[in-house]
Amino acid sequence: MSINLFHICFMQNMLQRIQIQNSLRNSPFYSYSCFVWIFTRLSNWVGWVGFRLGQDTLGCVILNRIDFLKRIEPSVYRVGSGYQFNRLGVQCTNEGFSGLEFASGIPGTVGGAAYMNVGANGQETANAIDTAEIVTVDGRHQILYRSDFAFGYRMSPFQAMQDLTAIVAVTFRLLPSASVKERQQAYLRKRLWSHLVWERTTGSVFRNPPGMGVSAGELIEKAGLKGFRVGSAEVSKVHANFFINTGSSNSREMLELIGLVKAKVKKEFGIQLQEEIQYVGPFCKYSRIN
Ligand SMILES: NC(=O)C1=CN([C@@H]2O[C@H](COP(=O)(O)OP(=O)(O)OC[C@H]3O[C@@H](n4cnc5c(N)ncnc54)[C@H](OP(=O)(O)O)[C@@H]3O)[C@@H](O)[C@H]2O)C=CC1
Ligand SMILES: C=C(O[C@H]1[C@H](O)[C@@H](CO)O[C@H](OP(=O)(O)OP(=O)(O)OC[C@H]2O[C@@H](n3ccc(=O)[nH]c3=O)[C@H](O)[C@@H]2O)[C@@H]1NC(C)=O)C(=O)O
Repeated sequence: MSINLFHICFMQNMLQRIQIQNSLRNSPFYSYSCFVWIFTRLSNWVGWVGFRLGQDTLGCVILNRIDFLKRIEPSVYRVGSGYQFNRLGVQCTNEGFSGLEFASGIPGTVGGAAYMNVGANGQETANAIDTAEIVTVDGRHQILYRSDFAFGYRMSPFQAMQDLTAIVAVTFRLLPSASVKERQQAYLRKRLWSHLVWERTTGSVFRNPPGMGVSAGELIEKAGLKGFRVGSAEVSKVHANFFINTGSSNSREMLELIGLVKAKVKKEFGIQLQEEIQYVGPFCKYSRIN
């Protein structure tokens, strides 16, 4: 049984635990054309109702345990993709290096952060990346250089790669800074009161609409939806882009809430919100609610 950060159970079968090795040639998915889910903390996932991996679709879940950290030289860290992003942010900051101080308090893994190009407080994961090591669907290990790729807001080149199986490690190049600890503490304080860390939530449900100067949270609040509920799934009364499982919510309620919020914002402001969270389900890897 597994749950995401909404604390909604969505897989009813047992997960097969597979350690990622340098090559994935021997893993069951290699000989099939199927989906592969890198199973980390599911910080950004919502599953479709009743979806059973391996029964409703052919798939393979990999539990990412690549969690090493090596200091290549002062300020350069090579880190396994299963390493906790939050932990990395705190460690680098404590050692006096800037670039990932925004990561403290953010759930998820280094692989997830690179894949989503996670950011906060004006910083982005991409800006600290030097290289990323990936494994392709045919089992090749490749090193990609940051300078060869364009990243954008919550966008990474990994999202468009047809032959990507997984990011296995990322090397970060940071800068010395005397004030980094102070900044990190300030970000953490802000996060603690504004980001509902005590609630059952995945964080931002929607991306901010690009180039509009307005956040998804503001739009949802202006549409009068703070506190709006479907069953136990609720739009937070504190931050409207955070949806909360207030009790025993299931995926059906959460998905209905997401759909209703999108429709209301579209009707009120003509803006189509786009999810930041990812869906896992039988129809396609990243289904969308329109
Ligand atoms: N800014 C904030 O305050 C918050 C940020 N977040 C961020 O959301 C992200 C979700 O993290 P996490 O729980 O680790 O990830 P998830 O398990 O939620 O996966 C999110 C996406 O990242 C992909 N992914 C994860 N690991 C890898 C990997 N090793 N190689 C390739 N793709 C990968 C997944 O791909 P696939 O579907 O193929 O498995 C999926 O598309 C994190 O980066 C987290 O920091 C979350 C909450 C709040
Ligand atoms: C939490 C996430 O990342 C967060 C990240 O932590 C913060 C801090 O930098 O900035 C983004 O939120 P955000 O744009 O909502 O930032 P906030 O500072 O909370 O709000 C922006 C503006 O919207 C307003 N706002 C926010 C919520 C709300 O209900 N009503 C409202 O009016 C705020 O007053 C502020 O003027 C990221 N979200 C996205 C989708 O880009 C996440 O990705 O899961």
